[in-house]
Amino acid sequence: MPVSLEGLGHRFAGRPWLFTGVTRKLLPGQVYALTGPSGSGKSTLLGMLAGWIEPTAGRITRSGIRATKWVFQNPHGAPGRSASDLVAFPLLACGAQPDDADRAASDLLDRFNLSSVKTHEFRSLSGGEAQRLMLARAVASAPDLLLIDEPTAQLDATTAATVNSVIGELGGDGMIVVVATHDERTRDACSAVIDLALFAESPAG
Ligand SMILES: Nc1ncnc2c1ncn2[C@@H]1O[C@H](COP(=O)(O)OP(=O)(O)OP(=O)(O)O)[C@@H](O)[C@H]1O
Repeated sequence: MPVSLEGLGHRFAGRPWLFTGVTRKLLPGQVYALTGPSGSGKSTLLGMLAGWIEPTAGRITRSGIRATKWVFQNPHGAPGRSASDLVAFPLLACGAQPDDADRAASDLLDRFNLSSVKTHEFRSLSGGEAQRLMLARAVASAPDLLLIDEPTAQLDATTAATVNSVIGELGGDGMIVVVATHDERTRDACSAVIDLALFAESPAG
């Protein structure tokens, strides 16, 4: 079920090439750090992986990808809902019985180091807790492809470390995970790197 990037390049109308010649196979169970300077096209490439943006050059093949989830840099959720509810919802939406959904949500919250805040309202969570909850919720819906955009951008170094430690373990779920990041520690937590700085030159001609 690989996602295949073949000679991928992109430029917005009237703008220079952001990147060219990105060729890579993305494999289930791997967590890819997508790095590069600000403006190098990390969010744009995430948008292509999600199928929202057509590449100007090359192509993406997404064989076997039925469900894609995107975790944004600003955690969002119904402020008065508990952490447990927010993780159980996607499970219920997939048809789980309420007891099963609660049990699975509880297990996921344990795994994402959120045991102590299961009953807490979303609005009362710290930044790191809220971001880990977004990751737990995304995993609950069992996507084939998980896209994460700058997960530690809003966090101090200590809090970011708690998020990086769970990101490093996402590969165990058999998803393809791609994490756009400026944070070296997030990059180091991933199992592979795609550095757009290496693909910044314009194509010949
Ligand atoms: N729809 C668009 N039309 C024109 N230009 C765009 C569009 N979307 C993004 N850009 C430009 O493309 C460049 C790459 O943007 P992108 O957000 O992909 O970079 P990035 O590497 O994610 O940046 P950052 O690290 O700052 O978030 C930027 O110069 C941006 O202004």
